[in-house]
Amino acid sequence: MNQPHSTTDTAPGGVVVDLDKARAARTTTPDPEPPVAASTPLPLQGVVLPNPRHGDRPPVWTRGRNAVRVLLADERTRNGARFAVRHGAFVFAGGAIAARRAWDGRTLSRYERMMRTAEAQGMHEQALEWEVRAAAFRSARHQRRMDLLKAPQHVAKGAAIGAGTALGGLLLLGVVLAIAEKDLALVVAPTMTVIELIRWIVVFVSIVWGPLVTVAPWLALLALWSVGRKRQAAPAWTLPAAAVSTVGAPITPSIVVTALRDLGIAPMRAAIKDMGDAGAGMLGPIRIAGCGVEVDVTLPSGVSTEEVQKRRRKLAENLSRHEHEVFISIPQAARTVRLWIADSGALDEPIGPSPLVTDADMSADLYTGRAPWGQDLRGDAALLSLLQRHLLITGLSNQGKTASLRALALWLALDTSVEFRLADLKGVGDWRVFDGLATVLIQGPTDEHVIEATHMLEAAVREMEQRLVLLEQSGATDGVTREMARNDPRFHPIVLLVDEAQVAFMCPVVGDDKRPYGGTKATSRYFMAARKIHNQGRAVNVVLWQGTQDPTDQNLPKLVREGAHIRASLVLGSEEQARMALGDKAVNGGAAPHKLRMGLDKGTVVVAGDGVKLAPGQSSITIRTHFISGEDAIVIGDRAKALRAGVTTLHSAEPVEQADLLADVATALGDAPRVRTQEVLQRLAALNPGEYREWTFGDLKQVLEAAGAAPYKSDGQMVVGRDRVLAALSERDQDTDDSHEA
Ligand SMILES: Nc1ncnc2c1ncn2[C@@H]1O[C@H](COP(=O)(O)OP(=O)(O)OP(=O)(O)O)[C@@H](O)[C@H]1O
Repeated sequence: MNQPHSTTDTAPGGVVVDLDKARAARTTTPDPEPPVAASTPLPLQGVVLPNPRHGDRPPVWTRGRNAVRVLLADERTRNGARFAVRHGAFVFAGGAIAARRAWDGRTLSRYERMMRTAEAQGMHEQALEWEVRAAAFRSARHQRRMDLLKAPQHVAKGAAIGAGTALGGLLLLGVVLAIAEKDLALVVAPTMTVIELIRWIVVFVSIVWGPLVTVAPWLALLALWSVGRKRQAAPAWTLPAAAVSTVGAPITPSIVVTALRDLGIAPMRAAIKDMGDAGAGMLGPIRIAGCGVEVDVTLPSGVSTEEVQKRRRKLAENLSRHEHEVFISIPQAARTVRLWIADSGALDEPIGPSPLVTDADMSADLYTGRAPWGQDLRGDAALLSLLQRHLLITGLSNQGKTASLRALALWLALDTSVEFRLADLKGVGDWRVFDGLATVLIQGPTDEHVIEATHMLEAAVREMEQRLVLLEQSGATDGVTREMARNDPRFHPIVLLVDEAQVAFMCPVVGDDKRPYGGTKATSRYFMAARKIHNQGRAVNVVLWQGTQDPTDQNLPKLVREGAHIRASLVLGSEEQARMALGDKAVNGGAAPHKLRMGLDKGTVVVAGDGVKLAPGQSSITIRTHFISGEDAIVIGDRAKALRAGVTTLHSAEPVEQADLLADVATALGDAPRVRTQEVLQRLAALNPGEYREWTFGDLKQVLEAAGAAPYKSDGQMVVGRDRVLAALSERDQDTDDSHEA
């Protein structure tokens, strides 16, 4: 025992301190040590404290309450409680499931459920089918019940006949044995053997029966527990975190149906509730598709595909995915949405390098080949056919527009029959690799560069027009064939490529002929050249590829964006922009570049239109493009240069002679002193349809005003005065002469 009053004694737990002495000292002399902070732990080890006096202790109920509180707060207690409730719930829920299955098996409830499901989905034929099956089940059950009424008689009769036959058989066997062995006693031997066997069975059962009766209920409970556990049928708070979390969980029909039910679409919720377990009937098979799965969902009647599309984020969250990991498209079947659900995080894994980088022997053929651009979401190679297709790629800044456009151009550069004429209106060297590959390479962001780019396009328009005449004269019946493209230099493929084309559309410069280079009017030079190539270039192997940033109506006019056969978009800021980039049809069909993630989905393009293989009914495809770095681009570019015999690259484009607007107006006026503006427009269009067909009153007014021959009102109608136009023409000629003399 410890001696509490001794200062020197050593207790088994440590040194014993005489606290009475210490207390006495404290009452007489003040403590020289600074007071110990309340939070500072006291050095209690080795100190045996006397029990506080009874009066200082909190009452027993407070101590009890505190103890219970501590106990309840303890994680071990909670885990224990959760464990107990969870496994208890498994048994109960297992019982409910087993009962339900038994009930389903014996009653019409399954048929009724299926009928409700089919009805809720608006599939009336299926509902009728289930009704017929239910009727068949009902009559078969009735028959079974009728049979059951007669069963005791049948059983008794059967037992009597069976016993008599068996006994007869045994006796006959005994007689045969007795005759064979000449021993009369053997007549009953088989019968006695069977009786003995029965006796042993009874003995065995009587031994086993006791433990069996004891164990059976436990076995039954175990079976129910196992059924419940398999379904994890317990309150969520009792389940371990791993079982509750569905993050990264494989997509099962039940997860999809629950996600759809909880989308917040009332008719969908009601229909799925009605269907119960049979809600999975809405789903087609869940197929593995690349780094995710794909499933078609036939929506219940009253739910539109658009409603589901609009709730993409919620659907993704319900599926424990990020928004960008779920794609909703509209397949051909009516009232159906196709969900593609990525494996968690799979889209963040980089895709492999481009075959252009890995395969040093890769060749290209514009007519028969397809550019290896990347992978679709299913993980299949995404190949783009570029033959005679205008192309437009848009996206926010720094998301991979130039890199993806350049990847296509690099592949095509391996086809030596293709000529590139290129204007990079940013000019930071992204396209430098085409120096020595392209015949024209304009690089820079200034107005001068836009003017050069416009000249480049206008020269191509002139060439295109000549080719159209030549093609007509050649009598070719199938356009420009591969043979012609390769052997006839007048028809070789020309790719006009303008990167950062928005710079051209926004250029404020107006030329000497009073026509603006930028803008979107019928007099705007870049716009009109692009339009002309869009309208007629394809047929004669002259195509325009444009890359533009952050599209608006001003920097990417409607007519230009709709003139492209292949429309691709990287991440964009809004659905409105997505509609501009890809068109309403593609966006209505599920194309959603605005849902891509800025910065994280660099190089991922949504492609609509021609050139890519789309499943029937699909209006767009999402492609993760291979990234070809600047360094790799140079290697590929060098390979392409080696295939070509020294291309000379010009860094500017000569202007081609443009239509003389003022002179053409004078011609249109003829001898009449004044002509209505409407009439002038018609005459101009007849004179030079390519140039003037799309002119409006505004265009005419702008040009004439700038020349000092503005239309005016005469007899209440706007007219163009011949005198004014001729005066403007002679003034212009005068100015030109002066400038030549100077
Ligand atoms: N396919 C891709 N995969 C991964 N990263 C890419 C891919 N393409 C581009 N990037 C990254 O994005 C960066 C920007 O690419 P790029 O210059 O092509 O963008 P951009 O959209 O043309 O930009 P801007 O419009 O500002 O000129 C690249 O330097 C590269 O790091």
